[in-house]
This record gives sequence, C-alpha cells and structure tokens, in this order.
Amino acid sequence: MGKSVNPDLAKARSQATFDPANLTNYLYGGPEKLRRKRYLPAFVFKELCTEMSLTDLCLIFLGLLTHVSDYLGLTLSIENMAAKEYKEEGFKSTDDMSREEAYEESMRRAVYTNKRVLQLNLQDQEEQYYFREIFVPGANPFALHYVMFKDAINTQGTEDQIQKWLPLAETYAVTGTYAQTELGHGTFLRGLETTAEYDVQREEFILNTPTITSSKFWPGALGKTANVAILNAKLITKGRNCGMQSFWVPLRHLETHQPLPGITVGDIGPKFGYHTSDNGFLQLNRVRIPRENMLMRYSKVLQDGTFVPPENDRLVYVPMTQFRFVVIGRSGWTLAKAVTVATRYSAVRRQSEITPGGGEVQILDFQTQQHKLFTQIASAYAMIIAAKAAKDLYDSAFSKMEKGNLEDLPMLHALTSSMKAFNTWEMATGVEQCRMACGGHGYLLASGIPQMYTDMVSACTYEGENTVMCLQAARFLNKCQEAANKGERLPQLTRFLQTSRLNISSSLDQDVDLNDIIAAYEFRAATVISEANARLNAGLAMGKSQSEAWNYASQLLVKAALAFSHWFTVRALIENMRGAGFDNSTETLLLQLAKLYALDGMLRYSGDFRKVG
Ligand SMILES: CCCCCCCCCC/C=C\CCCCC/C=C/C(=O)SCCNC(=O)CCNC(=O)[C@H](O)C(C)(C)COP(=O)(O)OP(=O)(O)OC[C@H]1O[C@@H](n2cnc3c(N)ncnc32)[C@H](O)[C@@H]1OP(=O)(O)O
Ligand SMILES: Cc1cc2nc3c(=O)[nH]c(=O)nc-3n(C[C@H](O)[C@H](O)[C@H](O)COP(=O)(O)OP(=O)(O)OC[C@H]3O[C@@H](n4cnc5c(N)ncnc54)[C@H](O)[C@@H]3O)c2cc1C
Repeated sequence: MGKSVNPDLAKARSQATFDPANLTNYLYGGPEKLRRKRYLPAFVFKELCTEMSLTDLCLIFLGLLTHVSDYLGLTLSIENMAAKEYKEEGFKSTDDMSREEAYEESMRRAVYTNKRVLQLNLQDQEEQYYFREIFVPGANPFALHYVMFKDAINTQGTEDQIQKWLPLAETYAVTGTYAQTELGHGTFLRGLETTAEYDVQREEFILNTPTITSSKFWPGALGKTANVAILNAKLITKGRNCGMQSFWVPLRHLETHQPLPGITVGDIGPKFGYHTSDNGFLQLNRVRIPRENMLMRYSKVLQDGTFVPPENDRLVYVPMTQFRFVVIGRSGWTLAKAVTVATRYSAVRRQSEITPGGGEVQILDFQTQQHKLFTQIASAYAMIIAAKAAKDLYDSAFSKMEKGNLEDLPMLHALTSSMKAFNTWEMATGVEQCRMACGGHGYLLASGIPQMYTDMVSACTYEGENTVMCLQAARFLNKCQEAANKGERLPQLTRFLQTSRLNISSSLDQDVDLNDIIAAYEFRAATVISEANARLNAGLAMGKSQSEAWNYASQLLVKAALAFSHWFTVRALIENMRGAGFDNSTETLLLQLAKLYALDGMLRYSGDFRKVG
C-alpha cells in the first residue's frame, strides 16, 4: 500500500499499553468471526477493484479494524475505487448527488451486494451486514426488507406461510417493507385507522385507508423500492374490531413494478437525513387480498369469519421488539465509528500551543479534547457490551416464548424499550460531540460524521419514539415497585429494588472500588424508580384517575427508565470487562475505561447521585 502513516498517528499508536488485536477479537466475537469480517469485503473488493491489490485491501482493513484507523481515508479510497461493475463511472460519493441520484447509486450498490450475498451463500445476518455496510454506507434502500419484513414473516407467519413467503424474500423475488405508521398515528397503535374487513362470501380481506390520516406514512422502501408490504391494519370481522393484525399485501406488479389496482404509493419527500431510503406513503382503496394473506401464527380468521384471538395480544408487537435490539446494538457501533474518526483526527491535527513558543501540539494533548473523546470511547464500549448482555437475556427469553412460555415478555419489552431510548439518545449526543471535536473539518460531509448523525439520530424516533419507550419501560418498573412495596417476589432483573442498599466502602482519597460503582448506580436506579412510584401514588391520593396520575408522574417515570438502563449498562460493562479473560494490561485499561464511563455518568447526573448520598 503506497500510503504512509502520519508520524503523529504512528507515535500515538506506538504508545498503546495493550495489544488492540485482543480488543478487536473480543468486540467482533472472536478471531474466526473477525477473520470472516475481514475476508468478506476484501474478497469482493478484489473481485471488483482493478486498481488495488488484495494485499492493499487487507492492509486497509487491518488498519480499519485493529487500530484507530483512517475511517475517513478508507471511505474516500473505497468511493474512488474503479470497480469492474462500475469501471465506467467509478464509486462516486453520494454527497454531491441529488436525492434521486443518491437513491439510484445506493440502489445499484445494494442490488450488487444482494446478488453477491446469494452467490456467496452468506447465511449469517451479521456477515451480510458487514458485507453491505462498506458498499452502501448510508441508509440502505433494502433495510426494511433485510430486517423487519423478514422478521415479521418469521415471527408472525405460520410455518406454511414462512415456507411460502420467506424464499421469495431471501431470493429477492419480492422486495418488502413493514408498513405500520400512518400519517395520523405512529405511536398510538390502537389509533391506527387502516381497516382489513373480512368478506366471508369471497373469503377475502378488503383493505382500506378511509381517511387521509389513515394513509400509511413513513415506511422505508415504500416510495419506490418495495413491491410487497407486511401491513398492519385493524381487523374487522363479523362486525367486530379485533385489533391490529399483520397482512401480506402486494403493492406493485412484480414485472412492471407499477402500483397494483387500488394502490396509491409515492415518496414522502426530503428528510433531515437518511436520504437514500425512500420512505413513502400508501393509500389503499378497497384492495382485496385472500384470507390466507393474514399472518396467522398467533391469531386467526377462520373461513366463516370467526376470529381466533392470540394467546397474548402483545405478540403482534414482536417484530418491533426484535428490531429495537438491532437499534440498541447499532447505536454503540455508530458512536464507535464517529469517535474513531474524531480520535484519529485529534492525533494528526496540530493546533495552538500548550507551552508558549513550544510549537503547535496535537489537539489530543489538550485535556478538554481527551475528555470529549475518551468519554465517548468509553460510552461506545459500554453500549456495545450492554447490547450483547441485553441480547443474551433476549435470546433466553425468546427461546422460552417460542415454546409458548410468555412470562418474560413484559421484562423483554421493558428492557428493549428503555435500552433503545437510552442508547440512541447517548449515541446522538456522543456523535455530535465527536463532530464538534473535529472543528470545521468535522462539519465537512467528507469527514463521515455528519451523515452518521443525520442518519442514525432518526433512531431516537423510529421503532418507538424514545419518550414513549421510556414510559413503556416505566409501566413494568412501576409494577415491580408496587410488588416490592408489598414484599412480593420480583423478576430477576428488578430484584435490586428490594435489595439495593448504599453501603459504599470507597472513600474519596482512594481509587474507587468497581463494586461500589455498581452499587451506586443500582441504588440511584432504585431511588428514582421509587420516587416515580411515590409521585404516581401522590397523584392518586390527590384524587386523580390512574391515567391522570400517570401523566402527572410521567417526567419522573421517564427518568426512572433511563436510570434503570444506565445501571444495566454500567453493570454489564464492569462485569464483562472483569470476566472477559483479557491479559492484565488490557483488563487494567478496560477497567479504567469502565470507571471513566461510570464516573463521567455520575458527574453528568450528579443531581441524582448527590440526592442518594
Ligand atoms: C452487526 C449487526 C447486524 C445488524 C443487522 C441489520 C442492521 C440493519 C440496520 C438498519 C438500519 C436502519 C434501518 C432503520 C429503518 C427504520 C425502521 C423503522 C421502523 C418503524 O419505525 S416500525 C413502527 C414502529 N412503531 C412503534 O414502535 C410504535 C410504538 N407504539 C407502541 O408500541 C404502542 O402503541 C405502545 C406500546 C406505545 C402503546 O401500546 P398500547 O397497546 O396502545 O397500550 P399500552 O396499554 O401502553 O400497552 C398495552 C400492554 O401491551 C404491552 N406492550 C406494548 N408493546 C409491547 C411489546 N412490543 N412487547 C410486549 N408487550 C408490549 C404493554 O407493556 C402493556 O402491558 P401492561 O399493561 O404494561 O402489562
Ligand atoms: C427515518 C424514519 C424511518 C421510519 N421507518 C418506518 C417504517 O419503516 N415503518 C413504519 O411503520 N414506521 C416508520 N417510521 C415511523 C416511526 O415509527 C414513527 O415516526 C414513530 O413511531 C413515532 O411516531 P410519530 O411520528 O407519530 O410521533 P408522535 O408519537 O406523534 O410523537 C410526537 C411527540 O409526542 C410525544 N408522545 C406521543 N405519545 C405520547 C405518550 N403516550 N406520552 C407522552 N408523550 C407522547 C412523543 O414523545 C413526541 O415527543 C419511521 C420514522 C422515521 C423518522
């Protein structure tokens, strides 16, 4: 590779007190997964690129993965690669393109990677994601197809429906979206107006968006890409509203891609970010689909129109819960990318003097710059590791659910809701801090950071608006607090409400004990949850109804959910760092990082921590 490494960066790297490969292996799930992660894109680049040797590419990827690397430089070099498929045009940055051109360029690349994923028979979703992410760095027009569309089929469809529809999705015989949100309702699902009325004579559902506010609005890929939707609508059969159900709804002709009769679809227009995702609108004018198109794993409509309810009406929400886990994990990795760019930049950017006449220093030498960046490095590790811990809980609960045991569903909903809100808010704040730490150059699209922000900050809204998600988690936490008040047995995850005590042994003049840190966060969460519960009960004592008292306490209830997530994150970070089997120098460093994360959190929420002593 002809590129020489900047001497300031080489100096910074040479001062590392640990072997970065240990961390990279840990973060990517071990040497074999890491090898696969490196091999896949490099394999395709070799195939595509006429200008760069495979050795060059592997060195780039080695640089990207094992050191604080030139993410910025890598992005530009990939963009400029002359590739067989695109040699006449080359990979152009979409930054200077119109929205239409950017969508088309992303679509070209996404279609290419879809073909290669099939040809390489890549089954693992993570491997598919790594493979695509390099080629389609912004919003992928197929994002909904890859995740929510297929997840909904897998979790809401019967075995027969899965057998019938999933191969179509896997081979891109169809391109799907997940259409739930309407112009008038995104959060309040019970307010959705789209109807699916059962016609018992013809054994069909008649889908209708009766009002302008019932138009489906926001679903990704609806504007141009998708030709099928998993669509959520109010089921009406035998004159009764049976609540929200999911339906397989063809939208566009599979050959001509023209909207089918009764279907009006289009793009909703420019957005704050996410420019290469064609979020769209959909109106249905009495569109008929066969009875078999209702996803009937949990609830059914029999031929005579009889509605068979699900064992639990919340099971229809499972695709959202599943995708919240994806968002929880992506938030940490997005912050990791942003802080990589900002830290590398801070090693090579020389600006101002610390000692007058001593010459301009690397801005990484300023204490303020270190505080801006090291707290975000710690936060990225914390979010990635907490997401792994949450996923372990999810997997064990989900395997029970698949056997019909739904006891963990409320805990799962509370955990995914609160962690999705906590991680995306922390990510948004952190990425913006990284951008500003790069001065004017951070404001350049070429830095890569602005798009990370404008794309991913939408995760604070989609998949459940964050405040609403905190309130959802608070329902569960408040119930647990009420049970704790009565001395009843609690779910494992919230037993600290009954056991947490503040017996901190650390004193201010010694290095803080990690167990004390966990105890402090646990006690803070228990205190805030208890305060929210007290405020709710005070509202009831004032004669307010349950819903009015809930609204009266809602600001504290949101805080309770966030304090719970913060505790879960700190505990996961410390326990995983201690138990990960690192060599001493790496473990020492990571525990320092964990302390930095926890103590920075105490400073940022010092009101809570001082209040609890
Ligand atoms: C390397 C890694 C690999 C990664 C793979 C791929 C990565 C791809 C990355 C792609 C990147 C970007 C793509 C992003 C595209 C964006 C996609 C966005 C999609 C969407 O936004 S879909 C629409 C999302 N919409 C929502 O979330 C709506 C939110 N609102 C609700 O969920 C509900 O209205 C409500 C929960 C707020 C209220 O429910 P409601 O029934 O009206 O009333 P309640 O009384 O509050 O609840 C009733 C009880 O039900 C319980 N409940 C609610 N929800 C759930 C749930 N999900 N699960 C379980 N239980 C639930 C609730 O707790 C109540 O029970 P209780 O009374 O408390 O006992
Ligand atoms: C980039 C992007 C992609 C998307 N992709 C999809 C998709 O593919 N498919 C899909 O179906 N949808 C999609 N959505 C829609 C998304 O799911 C909704 O925007 C989201 O659920 C929020 O609903 P809303 O927009 O109606 O906001 P609202 O719920 O109207 O929120 C507005 C304000 O009201 C507050 N609020 C609402 N309810 C309450 C409450 N009960 N208590 C307290 N405060 C409340 C909120 O906190 C917020 O501050 C996407 C959205 C975006 C931004």
